[in-house]
Amino acid sequence: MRWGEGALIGVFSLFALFSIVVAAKAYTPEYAFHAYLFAAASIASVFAIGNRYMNRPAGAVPQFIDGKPNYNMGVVKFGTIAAVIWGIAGFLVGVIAALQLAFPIVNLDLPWISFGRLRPLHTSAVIFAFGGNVLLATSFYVVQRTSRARLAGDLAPWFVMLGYNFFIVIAGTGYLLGITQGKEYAEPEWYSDLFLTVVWVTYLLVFLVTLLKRNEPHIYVANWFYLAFIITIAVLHLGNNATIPVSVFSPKSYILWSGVQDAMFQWWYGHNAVGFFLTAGFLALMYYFIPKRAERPVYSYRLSIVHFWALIFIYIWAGPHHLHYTALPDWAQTLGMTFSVILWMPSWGGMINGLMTLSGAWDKLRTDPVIRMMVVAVAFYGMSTFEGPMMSVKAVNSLSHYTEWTIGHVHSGALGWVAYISFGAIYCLVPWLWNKREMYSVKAINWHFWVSTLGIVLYISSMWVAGILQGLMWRAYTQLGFLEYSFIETVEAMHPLYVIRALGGILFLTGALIMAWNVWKTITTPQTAAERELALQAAE
Ligand code: HEM
Ligand code: HEM
Ligand SMILES: [Cu+2]
Repeated sequence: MRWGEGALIGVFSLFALFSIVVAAKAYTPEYAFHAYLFAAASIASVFAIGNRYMNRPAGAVPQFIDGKPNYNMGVVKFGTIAAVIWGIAGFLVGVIAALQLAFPIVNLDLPWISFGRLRPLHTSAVIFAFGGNVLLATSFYVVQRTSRARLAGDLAPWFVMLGYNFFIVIAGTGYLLGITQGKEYAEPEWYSDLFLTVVWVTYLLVFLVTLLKRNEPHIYVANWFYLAFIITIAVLHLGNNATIPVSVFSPKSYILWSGVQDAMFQWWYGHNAVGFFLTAGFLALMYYFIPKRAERPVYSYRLSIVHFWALIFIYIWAGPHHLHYTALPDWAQTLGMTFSVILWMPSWGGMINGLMTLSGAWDKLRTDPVIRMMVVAVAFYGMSTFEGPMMSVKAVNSLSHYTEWTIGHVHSGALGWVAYISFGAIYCLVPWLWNKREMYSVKAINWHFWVSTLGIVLYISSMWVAGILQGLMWRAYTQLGFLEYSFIETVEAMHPLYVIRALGGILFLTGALIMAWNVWKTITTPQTAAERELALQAAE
């Protein structure tokens, strides 16, 4: 037995025992439920490791087979499928939340599925479960291919992949049961946070050691973006979750920071979660999958390096734009605004580099729906990184803040950029991983593209109209200086726009279901649809 296997069996056995004790003495039944989940997962891990030990060949895993790196693609496959499944779950919860805003009756008067609990379930499912699995899977793929080396570690990559998904389950069930620390995008309580820290540090180690083992002189730029994402998320996570638990037997904890410092920590975290999770990580996808698919080199390697350093340096300071006109000192707000406006430039540096990579291959936009999806993603990236700096200007923010405009901005980045570049990467990866020539149906990719594009357009345009309408209604005064509209009138005005948004969400979800079907068919059928048609014609 390898020492790692032995050590992990030991650690998991002790942890299972500890979790059972915690479950028995837990202050609340919800927390006990989570402790039992931890115990069950630990016991399952012990059996899984033992079982694997019995069945695997005795020697060390070969690093090369016939001179070719023996890539570890099992974890990548797992992450890719998990991303598709979580994506659909997250979009579905988004659709339900959208319907709840349009038709409050959809809350069904049940606390577990009320809007307040479903909303964080949605944001975490799409960002951390869907986006996170895309990032894990693609980073493990890209770092191996561009380093021409097998992923470091034997059980470690699996611990990262399964541990991360277990964290998602704990976080999600926690929201439904009412366990939250009430920090946006950092809702999970202290014990989930601690567990995630262990998983994340292992992730960093696996990634770094793989880079160290590389058989290429150069570290390809996509890996820089992945590394910036992994390291910064670790720092943000620790800073914003510096809490003291009430007791090991309680899910509740208190944060070290108080008052406006806590708010500042929260939005330093929140903004850079956008910057490093939803941006840097997905720029890594852009830098690998667009050149690969288009069969063109990156437009400018120099630009990629310049905008990388500019981006990570400037992003970190822009957080205060989430706290305009609050108790945060004015100078900090102005600083946040200034850095946000500067941020426009490195953002567009990335966009230009992504788009111009297609120079000489523009015809592919017409012929390859996967390229089209990724190019539209980059265009949306450009659009939301123009909109963001504009909204960060205090005068603009005084209108946009608290309104649906923010929701429109979020989803032009989230649906247009994050989800589209992810779909593109999934469409590239699935045939590569399962040794197929192409996705099962290219026609279905086209359908996915058009149905979901229509969905995005409905979503964001309705929210822009809703946001500006809402902002203007709130600030309208009569000649006598009274407010022109009561609050409920502004809510009523939102109704048709909420319905349109829900419709857009349903279309977007439909597109994702088409993708899931296509992925399933690609994996399970030996021939693509086009090949089958050809074969049938020949037979006739
Ligand atoms: C079918 C697709 C989707 C639908 C219908 C949907 C719907 C919603 C709804 C109804 C809200 C609450 C808005 C409010 O509180 O007024 C929301 C918030 C949010 N969604 Fe989505 N969503 C979808 C996809 C996504 C995706 C793919 C992402 C990220 C990758 C995402 C990220 C977010 C974030 C970050 C928020 C919080 C925004 C804020 O607080 O400003 N959503 N979504
Ligand atoms: C140069 C880049 C960007 C800048 C300067 C920027 C700026 C802003 C500003 C000023 C707000 C509104 C804050 C408020 O009034 O509460 C905001 C909200 C938000 N932005 Fe951006 N943005 C940028 C890019 C993006 C991208 C690419 C995404 C998504 C992939 C994104 C996701 C979000 C989210 C999720 C929120 C809502 C946060 C919340 O209140 O829950 N942003 N952004
Ligand atoms: Cu921000």
